[in-house]
Amino acid sequence: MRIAVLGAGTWGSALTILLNNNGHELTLWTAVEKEYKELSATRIVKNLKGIKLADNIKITNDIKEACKDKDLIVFAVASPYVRMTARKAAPYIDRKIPVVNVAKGIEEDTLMTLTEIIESEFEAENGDKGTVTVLSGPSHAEEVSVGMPTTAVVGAKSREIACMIQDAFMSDRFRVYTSPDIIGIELGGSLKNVIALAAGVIDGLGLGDNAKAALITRGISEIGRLGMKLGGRLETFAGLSGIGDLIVTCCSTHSRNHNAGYLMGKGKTMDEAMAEVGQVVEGVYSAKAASKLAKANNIDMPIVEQMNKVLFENKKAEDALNELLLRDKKDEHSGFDWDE
Ligand SMILES: NC(=O)C1=CN([C@@H]2O[C@H](COP(=O)(O)OP(=O)(O)OC[C@H]3O[C@@H](n4cnc5c(N)ncnc54)[C@H](OP(=O)(O)O)[C@@H]3O)[C@@H](O)[C@H]2O)C=CC1
Ligand SMILES: O=C(CO)COP(=O)(O)O
Repeated sequence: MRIAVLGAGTWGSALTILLNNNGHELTLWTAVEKEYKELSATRIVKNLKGIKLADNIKITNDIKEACKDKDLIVFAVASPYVRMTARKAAPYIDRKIPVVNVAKGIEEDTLMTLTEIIESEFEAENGDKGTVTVLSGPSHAEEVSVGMPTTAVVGAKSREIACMIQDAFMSDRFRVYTSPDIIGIELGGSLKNVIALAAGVIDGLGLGDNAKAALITRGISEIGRLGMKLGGRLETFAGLSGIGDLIVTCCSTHSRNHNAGYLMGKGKTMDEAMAEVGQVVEGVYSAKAASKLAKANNIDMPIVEQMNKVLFENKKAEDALNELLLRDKKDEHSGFDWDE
C-alpha cells in the first residue's frame, strides 16, 4: 500500500518504521519547516534516540505531495494541530481512502474527538466526511520503533475498512484487533492522559504502589462512566484502548503525561513540567475538556476535577489528594442490590 503519515513526531515516526517494515511504500510529512530540514538531512528521529529512518521512506513537508495518490493516510500530529492539518490536507485526500487518527485528545472549545474534527474539516471542504477511523492501545513509540511487542485496536464504522487497516499495521510484534466502537476508543485514549498526570503526581509525592493501583482503578471507573454516557461500550474501557493504555501510561517511564505529573508532584508548576518534558503532554489539553464533558453530562469525575485544580488553579497536589480521600462515604459502584 502507498501510505502517508502526517506528523513526524515520536509516534508518527515509530509507525512509519513499523509500516515500512511491513512492506508498504511510505511518505512521512513534517509540518514544521525546521524539522523537515533537520530530518531530511540526518534522517534521525529526534526523540527516538539513535533511530534512523530507512532510505526508502520519502520525507516531505508538502501536504499535497504527501496526500495525493495514497491508499491510506495516518494522522499523527499532536491533538492541538489536528484541525489545522485536516483543513490543509482536505483538498488532497480522496474521501474513499481510509484515514487513521492515532493522536489522543479532545478539543477544548468544541469538545469534539479528533476523528470528529477530521470529519468536520473534510465535510466543510467538499461535503463528504470521508472514511475516518482510529487506532489506539498501549503503545509507546520508544518500544514500537524497535520492534518490542504490543497490541492495539482499530475502530471503524465498517468491518471491511477495519480489517483493511488491521492488515496494514499488523506484524508479528504489533498485534491489531478490530472494533466498531470509535467513540469508546477515542475517549479511552484521551481521558487516560489526565489520569496518568495524576499517577505521576502520586509517584512524585512518593505515595507508593497501593495509591497508584487505587488511582488507576478509580480512574478507569471515571473514564468508563463518562465514556458510556457518550456512547462508548463498557468492553472498550475494559480493553486495550481503555484500561490497557491507562496502565501503561500511568506506569511507564516513557510516558510524557506521567513524567509531567511526576515533576508536579516534586513541586514544579505545570509550565515548568511541560517545558522539562519537552514533548507534547496531551493530558494538559484534555483535562479541561474532560471536566466540561463531565459537567455537561452530569457525571462525577473527582480525579479529573482535582487534576484540573492542580494544573490550572495552583492547588497543591497534597491538598488535592486529601480532598479525594476525604470525599463522602459511598458504595464502590452505583446500582448495587443490597440485602436490606
Ligand atoms: N509518543 C507515543 O508513544 C504515542 C503518542 N501518541 C499520540 O500521538 C500524538 C503525537 O504524539 P508524539 O508524536 O509523541 O508527539 P511529539 O511531541 O513527538 O511530536 C509532536 C507532533 O506534533 C506536530 N506538530 C508540531 N507543531 C505543529 C504544527 N504547527 N502543525 C502541525 N503539526 C505540528 C509535530 O509535527 P512535525 O514533527 O511533523 O513537525 C509532531 O508530529 C499525540 O496525540 C500522542 O498522544 C499515541 C500513542 C503513542
Ligand atoms: O499514549 C501513549 C502510549 O500508549 C503515550 O502516552 P504519553 O503521551 O503519556 O507518552
